[in-house]
Amino acid sequence: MSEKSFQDYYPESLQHCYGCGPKNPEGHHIRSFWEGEESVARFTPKEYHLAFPGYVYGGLVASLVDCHCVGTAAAAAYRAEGREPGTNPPFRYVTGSLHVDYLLPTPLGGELEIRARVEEIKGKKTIVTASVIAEGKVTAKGRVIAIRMPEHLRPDPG
Ligand SMILES: CCCCCCCC/C=C\CCCCCCCC(=O)SCCNC(=O)CCNC(=O)[C@H](O)C(C)(C)COP(=O)(O)OP(=O)(O)OC[C@H]1O[C@@H](n2cnc3c(N)ncnc32)[C@H](O)[C@@H]1OP(=O)(O)O
Repeated sequence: MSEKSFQDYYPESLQHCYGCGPKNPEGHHIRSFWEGEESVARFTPKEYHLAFPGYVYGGLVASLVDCHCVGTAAAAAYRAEGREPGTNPPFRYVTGSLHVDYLLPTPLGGELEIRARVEEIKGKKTIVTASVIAEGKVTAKGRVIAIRMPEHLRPDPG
């Protein structure tokens, strides 16, 4: 591993998410990075991640959008304050809303790219939109409303 992904900055207690936790041995290990104003994650589905022969299961596509966008919301909160991730006070987010439009069947076999953009940061809510790209085509679009994690849910109060 060279460059640190957003998820590498999550505190240990939040590194077990099935979608993006680096410490979940059964998980997808989604990793997100800034590329200018966009964030990008790349993921190659396994052959068993299929919906029907040759095409990716839509639930997996939704997971990729979800974790990538929630991670982007957290990263954007630090960026908006000009702070390094991992500095205090911490920003933690959960999914409040996840919407996915499946525009084309997503071909199975190659790498998918998930590109996201922060549309709005408003109080506790951050709206992030994403495109899922396979073989140069946008096969799905997503919109996530990420919400600041309430204190009572946070495993790492501070
Ligand atoms: C370089 C980066 C470094 C980063 C380091 C950071 C590390 C950590 C960061 C991240 C860790 C992430 C770990 C992975 C997570 C993966 C994603 C998941 O799978 S998360 C699991 C699935 N999601 C749930 O289980 C939520 C369940 N729902 C709830 O707990 C509540 O409903 C919650 C917290 C979402 C909202 O609770 P309320 O409504 O009591 O909270 P109130 O404070 O009143 O609302 C806040 C604002 O949000 C709006 N809101 C709430 N729900 C909404 C919704 N569904 N749609 C739109 N707006 C909503 C409200 O209207 C309110 O807006 P107004 O402030 O008044 O403008």
